[in-house]
Amino acid sequence: MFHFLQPKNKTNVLGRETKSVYQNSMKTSLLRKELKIMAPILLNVGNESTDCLEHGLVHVKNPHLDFMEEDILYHFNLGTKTHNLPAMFGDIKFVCVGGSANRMKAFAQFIFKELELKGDCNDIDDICAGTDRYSMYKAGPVLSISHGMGVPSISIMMHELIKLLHHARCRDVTLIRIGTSGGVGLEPGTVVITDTAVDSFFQPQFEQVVLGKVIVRSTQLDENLAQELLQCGKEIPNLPTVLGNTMCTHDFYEGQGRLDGALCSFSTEDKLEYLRKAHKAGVRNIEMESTVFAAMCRVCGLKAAVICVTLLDRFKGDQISTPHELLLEYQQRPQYLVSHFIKKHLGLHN
Ligand SMILES: O=P(O)(O)O[C@@H]1C[C@H](O)[C@@H](CO)O1
Ligand SMILES: O=c1cc[nH]c(=O)[nH]1
Repeated sequence: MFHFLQPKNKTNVLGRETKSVYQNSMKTSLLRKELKIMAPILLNVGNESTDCLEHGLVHVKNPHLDFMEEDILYHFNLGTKTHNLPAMFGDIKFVCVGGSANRMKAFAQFIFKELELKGDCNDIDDICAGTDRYSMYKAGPVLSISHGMGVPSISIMMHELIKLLHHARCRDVTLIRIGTSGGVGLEPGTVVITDTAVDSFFQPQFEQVVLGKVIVRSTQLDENLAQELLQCGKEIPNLPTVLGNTMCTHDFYEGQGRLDGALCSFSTEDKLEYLRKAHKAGVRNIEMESTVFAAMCRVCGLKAAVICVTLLDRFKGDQISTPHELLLEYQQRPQYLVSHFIKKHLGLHN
């Protein structure tokens, strides 16, 4: 099913040339050597098609699903036989995801008010109440879902979300991750719209181990959507917004070069050198989900964006010592931006 990709370069929104996944894999091995990090056992470059959606429908890329009588979305506590998914979710146009269940509930209530939907925002129930893995709230055409922390957690959620949108026969859906991050040379509170999601080697790719082989997928996001969101950020007063690359790591402490974890084998200068390299590669913030989120959306032809606020400047420290109230205010910034964007799309702006 997987063939080798023909390398093909592209230009991104900043006018920079982006390398093909194949070329990036080669670069990654060199960088791994430079950083004295073990190379992956095998690199297999997949060419899963990323064709545009037929009539805007959400396409899953799994032929086995067609032969299943029932699909149980176990971690959502939903299923094709137990729930009428088209009736429940068929009108969804925007899906916003973020790590914390409380944040995503607050966002659902906020967007409910912003869209002036009928009823009481406090009555929005958790659709996934039957499981405590993820929380899911619906406010009109907006779905708000928590994904927990890190790649494995968001990846499970994304499999079930994409299948849910497919079973519900949703059309023209936009997915946006609204999260928090560590800034790289930015004032805390800056909102970063991801240009390209990159891995710990600053490469725009996500590696997934499948049947003992490493599949490499591109993490390219929708350039027009990122530009549109940047414009929305500019239209909101006092919302510092920038476009930059987002580095996705598999750990908050050692993986992000922190000196304050339970384990640390590097010096302050090593950390700063790595951050300087990241900054030079266009990285403006660090978080833990963007690459797999971008890669899965891309393969399934879904429009996607990542918007994360920075909680601190990693050049200046590691501990998040910002007062709780200010952290809450920071977390709301991507929500304001997304609300502005959604309202614009629904023609609700005055
Ligand atoms: O969406 P959130 O704010 O949870 O994303 C970042 C990345 C990790 O999941 C987490 C670490 O604190 O925050
Ligand atoms: O430094 C940070 C802050 C939030 N989330 C991260 O992943 N890193």
